[in-house]
Amino acid sequence: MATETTYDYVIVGGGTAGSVIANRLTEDPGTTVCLIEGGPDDRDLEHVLRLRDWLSVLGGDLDMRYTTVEQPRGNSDILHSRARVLGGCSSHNTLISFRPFAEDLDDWVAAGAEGWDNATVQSYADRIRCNIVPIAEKDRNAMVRDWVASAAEAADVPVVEDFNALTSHGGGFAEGAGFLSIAYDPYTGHRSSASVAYLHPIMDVRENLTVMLETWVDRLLLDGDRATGVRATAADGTRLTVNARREVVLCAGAVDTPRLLMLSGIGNAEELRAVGVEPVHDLPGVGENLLDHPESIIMWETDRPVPQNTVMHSDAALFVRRDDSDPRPDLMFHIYQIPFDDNTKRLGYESPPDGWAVCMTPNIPRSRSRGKLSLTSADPSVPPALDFRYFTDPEGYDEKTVVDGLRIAREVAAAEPFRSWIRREVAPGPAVTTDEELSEYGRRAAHTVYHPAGTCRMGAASDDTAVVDPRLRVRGLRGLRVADASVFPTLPTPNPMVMVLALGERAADLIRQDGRAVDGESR
Ligand SMILES: Cc1cc2nc3c(=O)[nH]c(=O)nc-3n(C[C@H](O)[C@H](O)[C@H](O)COP(=O)(O)OP(=O)(O)OC[C@H]3O[C@@H](n4cnc5c(N)ncnc54)[C@H](O)[C@@H]3O)c2cc1C
Repeated sequence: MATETTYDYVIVGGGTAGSVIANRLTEDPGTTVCLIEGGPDDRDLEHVLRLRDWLSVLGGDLDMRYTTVEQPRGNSDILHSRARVLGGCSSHNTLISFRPFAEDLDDWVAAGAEGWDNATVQSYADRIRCNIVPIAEKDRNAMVRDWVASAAEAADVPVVEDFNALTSHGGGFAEGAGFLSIAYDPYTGHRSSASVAYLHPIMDVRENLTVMLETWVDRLLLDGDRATGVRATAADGTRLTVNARREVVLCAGAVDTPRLLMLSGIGNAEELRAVGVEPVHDLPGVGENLLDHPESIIMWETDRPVPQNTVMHSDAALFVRRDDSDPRPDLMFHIYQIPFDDNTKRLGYESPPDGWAVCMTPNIPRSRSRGKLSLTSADPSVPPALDFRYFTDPEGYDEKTVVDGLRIAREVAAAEPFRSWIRREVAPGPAVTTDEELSEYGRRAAHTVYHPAGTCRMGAASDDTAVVDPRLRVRGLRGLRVADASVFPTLPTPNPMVMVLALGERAADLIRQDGRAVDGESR
């Protein structure tokens, strides 16, 4: 059975950015939108809505569970979780919410993303509907309070009460330790994900919004250089054609958006032909510039039980700046109040029992290694190949950052009052001390902060290596836009979700403006 329907806009992916755009476009009752999401509704999935349970969603049936190709200088066994559920990754992530730094946006403008300057983007971040608040007092446990004090003392940085207050309109911060701001409801512990904030209030209310759930898009439809709709498969196997009168907006995320473009013949023509896809539009940038925030881990066994009041087991962060010539931090650490041990276990390290472990995960805010995503088959069910090329930057900057991070983490653990919580270092263990040893361990135990981005890079309209122009339109085609983390030219220094939400807010405005311009012309 096949069915065909038509809407003004078709949005592929009801994730973080897609939820925002679907809400904003349907504010106009005269505009019809079809939001197509590969995963199920999140409204009655308590384990999804309860932020504290986030780890139970990873690796399960709501996770795309992407893997990587072999990483000769890193860890080849990282599981790259990507959610397949309404709200996308904002429905299984930790909802840590940082506004981007002014200099991160300066970098975007310098890369050709005209109009994505700090003042503009912060004004869109002001519109975000998710309930972003500093972690509530009741959720701040005694061990993490002590960790914040020791981190500030050992790294010689200030204790910060509200990181976002420092970045909201410029200024930013170079260093600091403190509890995080989270998009959640402190009274219920529930997520304030993109779907909770943007879709739940309007689903079944706005008649101009159609949400197709458990429906997977595997091809874009093109008529010459114009995108006219998509082909999809519903949960019961029905083949669907969904037409767009105005635009198709791709919000399938940094892995699935370039995958869908390439399966539809949009990408590097030579590489597409080599895997049996007939190219329709040569766009060599698709899948290039695969970015991430890599991290490593150090783990301790505690001397007393870890207090169990928490938002999501990783409630605070430390930012350090080693290079004074840049106003931004260049090393970030999350604390984990659980044995975050997937990668250490694989290397043979024992894990303390739950409730008796604490970890620090130093990450690289502006990693210099660049990867690539590509197809290995024309079959849409075959996952793409992800090659992050971790720790391959020629200067060795990424490797050095991890080594510095492991050393600083040990200094934090040696400073009171946190020190009195620790019985012993479990991984890598006190015998691992030289730069070479720390680098070898740090890279083999490396993980992702789960921030892949950049695979449909935004750049100037004249930049042949860019995939979208600064209005997020796919270069050389009409009626097709990308609005998700794949358009990032570079990763923001801290966790990127707020940037994705702000991008969704601005994308909706760009789509509306361009729609009005077309209406004006045809009048
Ligand atoms: C475990 C984890 C923890 C994280 N923690 C944080 C954090 O604390 N703070 C932070 O700032 N960032 C965090 N991130 C990163 C952040 O969540 C992502 O960068 C952001 O949510 C990406 O948004 P997006 O709109 O690009 O894609 P997504 O939110 O992934 O949305 C893509 C959506 O498209 C759907 N889709 C994909 N392909 C198709 C298709 N072909 N047909 C139909 N539907 C499709 C998917 O099911 C998904 O719902 C985390 C990520 C993960 C995975």
